[in-house]
Amino acid sequence: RDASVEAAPAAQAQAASKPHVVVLATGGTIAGAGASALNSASYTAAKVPVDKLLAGLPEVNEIARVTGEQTFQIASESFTNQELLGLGKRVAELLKQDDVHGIVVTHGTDTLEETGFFLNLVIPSDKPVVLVGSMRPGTAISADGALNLLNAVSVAASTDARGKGALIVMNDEIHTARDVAKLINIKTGAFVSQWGPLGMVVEGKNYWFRAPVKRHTTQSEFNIEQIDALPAVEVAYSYGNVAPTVVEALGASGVKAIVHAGTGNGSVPNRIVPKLTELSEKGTLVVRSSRVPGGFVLRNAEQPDDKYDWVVAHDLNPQKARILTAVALTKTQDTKELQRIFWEY
Ligand SMILES: NC(=O)CC[C@H](N)C(=O)O
Repeated sequence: RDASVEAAPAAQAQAASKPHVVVLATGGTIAGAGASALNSASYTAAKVPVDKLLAGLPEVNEIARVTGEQTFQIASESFTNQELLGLGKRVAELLKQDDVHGIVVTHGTDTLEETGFFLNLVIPSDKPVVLVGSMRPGTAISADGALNLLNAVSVAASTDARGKGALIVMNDEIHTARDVAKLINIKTGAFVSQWGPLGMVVEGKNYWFRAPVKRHTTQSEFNIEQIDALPAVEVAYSYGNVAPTVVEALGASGVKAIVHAGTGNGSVPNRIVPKLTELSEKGTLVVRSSRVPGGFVLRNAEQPDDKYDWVVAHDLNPQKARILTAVALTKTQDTKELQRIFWEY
């Protein structure tokens, strides 16, 4: 954190009685800048500091007392486990403070769903944690970041967003970070939850339609305060004519788990099956997921998971399965337990 900023004095006085929302800025397009107003897709991400972002959006002070911290300034594809852990610990620390009502994390959209799911699993608080990004930089015509950020602050400042786990607010929709994925690039309606959004935020009011049923935050057995490192978990993607090279190299690198991004129902090509069974016999966990963005992977359908001692990723996409695998491995190596965790979270 290299900056801690507050709103201008007049706005501060106005906001003093309002809920305190901390904006942790990590970079991405919401902090991006392009050469001209016509550059909606060609620009540099992670440029604008949090104090400028907030100063450009004085309307947030009508909703909350907003303070900002520059946690990182990076494009989200470059997030590592180190950033995940650092961000998670800071969120947990802030939420322990009585004067903090909720957190907004501004983030690049590329791995927003991974960070959001991670926070959903490990933050031991029922206070709102809202992640937000944008698809166009603030310098572009019809930039989407300002309204997304305003909506995110509004959700984080609300009381009815409590107890719903980490949320992702984009394009007027409120999603559970568990379900949502970036399924579309370029377009502003980039984020889709296959089971539907939880609700919408319109003019500072939340309209809820459903609530998450999977375990999260305060009902989670995982707590960021007890996690100081995440094990190496990698994803191997399959397709027609896939060579075993990647799986072999991952095995040789000593990863603790491989998430297989299979075709269709999580099917595994016949050239890959013997490589994966060999690795799982030697103690590398295999998690069977699918590259198909909808539906889910059934246990013992397509492959005999019981026989191979593999785990299925349920409806989690490969990148989210990586997050849950890494978090779960901090607690157990037992494949029955790991499968239970995949059903419950
Ligand atoms: N729309 C975005 O935020 C993408 C920018 C960048 N690739 C990132 O994820 O940070």
